[in-house]
Amino acid sequence: MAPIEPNAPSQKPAPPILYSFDSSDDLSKKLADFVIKAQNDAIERRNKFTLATSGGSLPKMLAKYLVGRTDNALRWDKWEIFFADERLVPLDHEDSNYQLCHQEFFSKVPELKRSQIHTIDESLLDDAEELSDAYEKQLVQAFAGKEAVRNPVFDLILLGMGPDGHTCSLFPGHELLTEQDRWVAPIEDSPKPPPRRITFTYPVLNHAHRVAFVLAGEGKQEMLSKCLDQPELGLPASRVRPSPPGDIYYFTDHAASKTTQYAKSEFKL
Ligand SMILES: O=C(O)[C@H](O)[C@@H](O)[C@H](O)[C@H](O)COP(=O)(O)O
Repeated sequence: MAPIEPNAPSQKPAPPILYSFDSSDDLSKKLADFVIKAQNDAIERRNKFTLATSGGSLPKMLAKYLVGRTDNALRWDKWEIFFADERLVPLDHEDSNYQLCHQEFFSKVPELKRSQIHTIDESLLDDAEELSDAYEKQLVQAFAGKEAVRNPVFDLILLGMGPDGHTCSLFPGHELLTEQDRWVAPIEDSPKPPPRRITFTYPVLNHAHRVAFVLAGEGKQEMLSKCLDQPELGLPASRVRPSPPGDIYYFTDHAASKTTQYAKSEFKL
């Protein structure tokens, strides 16, 4: 009998799980617990932890309770970090998501080696297609090795959401919303500056073990409600629905989740 593909999209995606915390500080604390649980599960399964992150307000909230811990909960040597989206600028540019993550997070973790952080190839900045393909190759190496796999299965992907409902660099109405083949794609007409970027596509987002949106503050209310209460609108963020056994989580504070009618779940690991 042919082996069952672990990420064959045969079942319906699980409904989103919404957590709401008193404050963004509390959110950061629980997010750290969640990341550590994902790390431990991943190490037990495959002896490494693959994480992808975005830019925006996320890196700061992520770092808050992960750096400077004294409980030995973090196994930094097992981490392999990717960017769910990146801007096509040099890595030391203020618009670079790598630079932001470096300032807020990586530079505070001396145990993390540079080789564990997968950045874009700066020598290819002039050619978005080539740069995107080269970044995809880094995913292929990390997830497929010598075997062919249909899709990479990240242990955890952390995402933000913009005021237009975009996530990664997947914007409303853009042709990349229907991309089915590439794992990483270039975009040169991003409505949010800077215009030239690369982004993970849905085939990557929707095959992860866990994807979590991290949303704090009143400014997220409207889009959170639209995503959870009106998925039929098809906003880019609400299209992130990992195939079983993957799960999608929304980590919010009460300010962000004030208006959604969607049922909140009790946070447990
Ligand atoms: O490269 C980007 O444009 C960001 O990664 C973007 O996708 C971000 O996650 C959202 O715009 C939310 O940003 P905030 O968290 O700052 O609101």
